[in-house]
Amino acid sequence: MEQPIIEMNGLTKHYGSFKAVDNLHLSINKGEIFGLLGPNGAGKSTTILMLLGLTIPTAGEARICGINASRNPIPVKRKVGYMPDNVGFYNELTALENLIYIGRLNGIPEKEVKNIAREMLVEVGLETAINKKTGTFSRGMKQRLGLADVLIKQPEVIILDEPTLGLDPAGVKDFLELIRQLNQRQNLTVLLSSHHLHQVQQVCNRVGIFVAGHLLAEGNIETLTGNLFKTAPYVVQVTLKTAIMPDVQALQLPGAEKITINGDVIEISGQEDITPDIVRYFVHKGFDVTSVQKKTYGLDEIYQQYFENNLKENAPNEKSGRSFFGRFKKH
Ligand SMILES: Nc1ncnc2c1ncn2[C@@H]1O[C@H](COP(=O)(O)OP(=O)(O)OP(=O)(O)O)[C@@H](O)[C@H]1O
Repeated sequence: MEQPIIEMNGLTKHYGSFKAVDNLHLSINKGEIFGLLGPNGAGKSTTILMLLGLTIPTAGEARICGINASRNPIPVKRKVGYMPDNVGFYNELTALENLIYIGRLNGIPEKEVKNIAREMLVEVGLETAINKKTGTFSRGMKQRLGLADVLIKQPEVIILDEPTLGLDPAGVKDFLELIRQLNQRQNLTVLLSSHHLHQVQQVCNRVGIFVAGHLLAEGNIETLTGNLFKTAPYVVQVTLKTAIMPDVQALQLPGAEKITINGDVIEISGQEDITPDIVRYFVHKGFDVTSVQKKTYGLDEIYQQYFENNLKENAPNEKSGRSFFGRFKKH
């Protein structure tokens, strides 16, 4: 049975009259990787601070492992490992020395701390850099060490704020793979905030789309697609090699709800996957089919669609919306 480990009930934070987070209801299950997705200023960090008990909600509550975060912040901090977007280390100390220091701060007994720190460094793939000074570390290595920092206290939940910021593509791939492995090996619950749609899509089981303090939607990619593109979730594009394209009105494609022609490509949408029927139909009619492609929606399209819907309904958010897509759409 699914067991919620993070619960937000009507979570709200106002700064004066400004609503940074507005009436957030969200539940994350044990073992999930959940992506909190939204543009700058959406309220992701404020939400994380409330989850950690570091800022008091104006209304509502956040619970982690059943513990109210603002009333009992210290027990919550024992359960949660938090990695901010910019992790700092003592540059003159080695990775091992840095981690031993963090281990001591977390109350790990002196006789165990060195071994545990070593184990953690191996766990995050830094075994060859154990005795290197962190001042020489690349951004990717620092992120791994940051992860070891939060894992050393054996948390049940880890919260990562923009963990891939500043990593090159190979570094992003490796880091996300590490998160996936940790999640699988330890059944660790992961909440990660990001504005990189493509990256979130690669690693998260479920995402929450967050804009201007509101959670617009949450679910896995299939659910979000289903909600958004209700009218015609299956789209097939067929390319024909022909001098004369068929007349749309005359096409009698079984199950097709919408047909559009663009150059030599015919796009057909339906409630179910009718690809074999479509191909059979064109071949039977004597056309040369040169390609058939199923269109699948990614987080990019989903986000854009939710965002555009939100802009239509809520004109004051328009400014932040445009700037987000201006910057991140192509990533
Ligand atoms: N202490 C504060 N006082 C007043 N306003 C604040 C405070 N902290 C955050 N805000 C505002 O609340 C809104 C949400 O900020 P928040 O940092 O949570 O967003 P975010 O989604 O994490 O974005 P980013 O990725 O830029 O950090 C922003 O408009 C921000 O300016």
